[in-house]
Amino acid sequence: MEKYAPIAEQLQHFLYEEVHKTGIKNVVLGLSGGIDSAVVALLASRVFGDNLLCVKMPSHYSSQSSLDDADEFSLAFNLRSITSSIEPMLKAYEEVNPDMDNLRRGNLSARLRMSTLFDLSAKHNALVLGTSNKSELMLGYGTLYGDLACALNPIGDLYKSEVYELAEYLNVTNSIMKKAPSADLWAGQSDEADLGYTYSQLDKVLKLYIEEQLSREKILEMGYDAKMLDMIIERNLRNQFKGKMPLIAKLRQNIRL
Ligand SMILES: Nc1ncnc2c1ncn2[C@@H]1O[C@H](COP(=O)(O)OP(=O)(O)OC[C@H]2O[C@@H]([n+]3cccc(C(=O)O)c3)[C@H](O)[C@@H]2O)[C@@H](O)[C@H]1O
Ligand SMILES: Nc1ncnc2c1ncn2[C@@H]1O[C@H](COP(=O)(O)OP(=O)(O)OP(=O)(O)O)[C@@H](O)[C@H]1O
Ligand SMILES: [Mg+2]
Repeated sequence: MEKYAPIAEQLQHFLYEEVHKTGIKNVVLGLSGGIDSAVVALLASRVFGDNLLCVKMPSHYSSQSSLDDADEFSLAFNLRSITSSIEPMLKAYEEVNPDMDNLRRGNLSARLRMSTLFDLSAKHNALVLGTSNKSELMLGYGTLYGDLACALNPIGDLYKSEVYELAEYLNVTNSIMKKAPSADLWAGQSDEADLGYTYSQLDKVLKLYIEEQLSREKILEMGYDAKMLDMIIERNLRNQFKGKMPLIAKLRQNIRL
């Protein structure tokens, strides 16, 4: 895991430089009890110390183990943390929209957490740190204007399996290292069940397709599963919009106003 020492160093430098440029001194992030936010929290605490605020935002759908793991983690690393529940807001919306399915409820939860974080960023004169990894970003596995929204994301160029390795280097607590990745948006949700494959399977193919830019045919020749590859390609194409700014109608190229 020693190869992660310069990577951690580089990501900390990125955080320091980019936050410093804005003149802002504080950062906030959502701490879920999962590995992505744990890694970002440790990188940020090395740079910002107590100017990092970790925010636990439970809902009535959060698993108790996630909340316990987040508590254990923030205690172990002495992180400044607060709890700001999204439960009352989510329940109020559910009351007037009793027909919501898991997907809508999950996306709303992610957006309520985003609203909470940006509100706290205004309160504390802080920037919001993002926690999406490259596997999620390439597959569009995240909520637009929800967990994808941030000022800076130090781990967006690391695949999930690399986040695990960085987490090991950073000594992330065992309970977080060992548990299955989950968006925790509904009871029993798991990333790998949603996506149909493990991150270890997905990352191998994602790296060939995204980093090596190999064609579908070439990757199939190498013996990878066609169903998984097509799912990756389809998700990657269908979710491109999540990485772009909203389209604005351009008028002034052709018309003088
Ligand atoms: N081509 C296009 N150009 C611009 N906008 C487009 C679009 N197609 C749909 N849209 C819009 O995007 C919306 C769909 O995107 P979005 O609202 O993001 O939602 P969607 O992609 O449907 O779902 C988000 C997925 O990410 C997962 N997730 C969410 C949050 C956290 C985590 C986690 O791992 O922690 C995972 C969640 O379980 C779900 O599978 C549509 O309702 C529509 O408004
Ligand atoms: N209960 C929560 N409290 C605070 N933040 C949360 C909560 N649930 C989700 N988030 C935020 O949403 C982000 C996206 O969740 P995601 O599940 O992808 O990451 P993770 O929980 O850190 O890691 P893992 O994917 O391994 O579960 C989290 O990193 C965190 O910033
Ligand atoms: Mg999670």
